[in-house]
Formats: sequence, structure tokens, C-alpha cells
Amino acid sequence: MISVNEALDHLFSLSQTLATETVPLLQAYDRVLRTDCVSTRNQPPFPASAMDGYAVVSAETDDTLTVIGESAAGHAFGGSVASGQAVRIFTGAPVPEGATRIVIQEDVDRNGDQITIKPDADTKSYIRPAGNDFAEGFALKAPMRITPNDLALMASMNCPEVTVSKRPKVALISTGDELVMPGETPGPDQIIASNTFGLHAMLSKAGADVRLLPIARDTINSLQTVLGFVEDADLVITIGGASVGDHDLVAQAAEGLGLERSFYKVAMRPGKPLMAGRLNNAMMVGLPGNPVSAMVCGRIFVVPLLHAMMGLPAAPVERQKGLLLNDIGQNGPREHYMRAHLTAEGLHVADRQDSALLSVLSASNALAVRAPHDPARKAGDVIEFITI
Ligand SMILES: Nc1nc2c(c(=O)[nH]1)N[C@H]1C(S)=C(S)[C@@H](COP(=O)(O)OP(=O)(O)OC[C@H]3O[C@@H](n4cnc5c(N)ncnc54)[C@H](O)[C@@H]3O)O[C@H]1N2
Ligand code: MOO
Repeated sequence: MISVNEALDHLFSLSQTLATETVPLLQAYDRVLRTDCVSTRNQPPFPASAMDGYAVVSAETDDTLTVIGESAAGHAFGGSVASGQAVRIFTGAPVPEGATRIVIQEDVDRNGDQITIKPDADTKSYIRPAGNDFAEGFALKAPMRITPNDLALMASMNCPEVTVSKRPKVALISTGDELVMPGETPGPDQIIASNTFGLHAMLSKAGADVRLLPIARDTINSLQTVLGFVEDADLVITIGGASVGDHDLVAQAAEGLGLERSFYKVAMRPGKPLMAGRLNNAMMVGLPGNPVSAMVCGRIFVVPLLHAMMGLPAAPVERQKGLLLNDIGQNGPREHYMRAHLTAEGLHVADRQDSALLSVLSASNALAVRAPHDPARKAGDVIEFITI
């Protein structure tokens, strides 16, 4: 069995970076930027007022100035302002030539076209210099995941469209005679396909275009038929049929179609019978069927793999450190990802860790990560975890 990191390295080296496409800003949220987004303008493009008030050259308390015009956002005052004069100005408006300061309107008394500066007037300039936010040539650097904040900035930079990674096309296949879809009536020896739906959401959230294929039954023929539907998928993911039982036929069926297997079995818990390779033009990852194992492997392996395919750095899920709130026993020989609940106080590791328990997974928001043979830990110890 190989380690989690070795398995990840194999996955990264099997993967290929996807092509790019250019999309309008309204479709760019959460996509991976692949070409730097460069500003063609300064923001603000002119010295701008930060407040509503009066643009003046210099003014002292009790000075009386004559208002000679107005500058509003989108409507600059054409002339310049001289000593003894003021221009009525509004937030975001161009500061007229000659002005050195904005006196906020709360700090003046106005009478007709005369203003008088009140005692203790605020002396800050309230002028934003041209290019104060960013200058022409400023760039958002690829690769990066585009956030709502980035989109606001890109729009301000006057980038109407951006070059992003194509979405990885993922074909998701559940396998097993026992499975029916939610809403169907299961037979007495059947259960509902579940982690399929969890994985669909997880991988879509990571940026993939995920297609659910029909459930494959536990025969080579059925598995090969469904594997024949993957079309132009970049990544084929099977769930179940990965272990050693008589009905675990996924690898055999895929090999019959040309799978070149890279590895099988990883020293982790849950998730040991993970398998991966290349299936003709696609990558293939065979996830274990136990629902929590499939979801944990999705988080630990498939999400980082999708990131790498979209051009983000090939890296494991980031680990954090947190305070353990309850005692936990010694770990066995496999790296253990234990469902846990993270609060501001720390991490409470769930008592029950059977990989069939989706209710425990749903109540968890983190996985405590235990190294192989990690000794027993006490409440108050610091341990590593990842968020889920
Ligand atoms: N003798 C051994 N038995 C098992 C071993 C082993 O090393 N030796 N490994 C165990 C581990 S660890 C895991 S994990 C499971 C994985 O088995 P498979 O990948 O072959 O999965 P299945 O047998 O097809 O299913 C296991 C379990 O999960 C349910 N399942 C499968 N797909 C779905 C789905 N889409 N939605 C919901 N539930 C699903 C299935 O009904 C089974 O209950 O093997 C252990 N056994
Ligand atoms: O590794 Mo299995 O995935 O423990 O249940």
C-alpha cells in the first residue's frame, strides 16, 4: 500500500492541465483565472473627492469663500479654483484644478454663494489621488480562483471578459446491484445510492461539470456498458466495487476497456481500496463504496486533482492545527481521517467512525488527521485537521 501523499503525487502526474476559454465577467465567478487580468486604466482616473463638501485651495477657520461652481460625479467643474474661492463638490467627483483640500459640508455655514469655515473644521484633505486604488498595468495574477471581490476589481479594471480554465468534465458512476435512486422504491435487499449525490455536489463546488451516469450493476457487461457512456469526460469516477469481494469487478471491467492502472490501495482510513489510472483519453479514479470512504477520498484526492487539472498548484488539502476537546485512542497503521466537529473552542472527534455512517459525516465539519501509529491523544493536545 502506498501513502496518501504518494497516491496524490501519482494522481497529479497522471493529470493533464485543461485548455482555457474566455468568458464574460458574469460567468467568471469561482472559475480559475489562467491568464493575468491587467488593468488598462488608473482608478480613480482623476484626483477624486472622498466626501460631500467644498473644494478649496487653503482655508482657515472663519474664512469666508465664494462658491464659484459645482463638481459632481460624472460632471466635472470645468475651471480651476483659487484662493478665496470654493467649488461645491460631491463624493467621487473630480477635484478641480488648484484645490488642495475638501472641507466637508458639516464644517461650513453656507449663506447664498458664501461659505464660512466653522471652528475645529476637519483638516484632512479628503482627496483620493489618481491611481490611488490601482494604476494602469496593475494585474491580478493567474492562476487564482476568482472571488466576488476579485470580480468587482476586474470590472473596475475594465476587463469585460477573462481567460479561465475549462471546467473538468467528470462522469460519475455508481456501481452495485443493491442501489436504487432516491425516490425509487428499494427492494427488501436494496439501499439508496447516496454518496453519488454528495460527490456530485462536492465536485461541482470544486469547479467540475459533473454528469451522473446510470447505475452500473455488478457484472462486467453492465460495468463496461456504462463505462462506454463516458464520452469526452476528462475524469471518470466510479463508486464501489473496488474491494476484494467476488462482486467487486470495477478494475477488471475497466482494464478490459484499456485502463492502465497506476495504483490500487492507499494506507488510509477510510478509503483503503482507492484505485486510479488512465482510461484511454481520460483519467479514472475508482472510489471505495462505503459512503464515508467515497466522500473522504473525494475531499482528499479528487478535489486537489480537479484543482491541478484547472491549473491551480498541485497540492494536498491544507491542514490546520486545533485543540482536541476529547480523548482519542491510538491510531493503527493507516493515516486516519476522523470525522470531527470544529467550534471556536476546538475539535470534538466523533465517537463512531464506521465508514458507513453518513449521519456522523453530516454532523461533522472537519476531519482530524492522524498519522499512522499516532499515539493516544488527550483533550488539550493540538492535532491536525482539515475542513470539510
Ligand atoms: N475482505 C475484505 N473486505 C473488505 C475490505 C478488505 O480489505 N477486505 N475493505 C473494506 C473497505 S475498507 C471498504 S471501503 C469497502 C469498499 O468496498 P467496495 O469499494 O468494493 O464497495 P462495495 O462493496 O461496492 O460497497 C461497500 C458498501 O458501500 C455501499 N455503497 C456502494 N456504493 C454506494 C453508493 N453509491 N451509495 C451508497 N452506498 C453505496 C454498498 O452498498 C456497501 O454497503 O470494502 C470493505 N470490505
Ligand atoms: O477504508 Mo474503508 O474505506 O475503511 O471503509
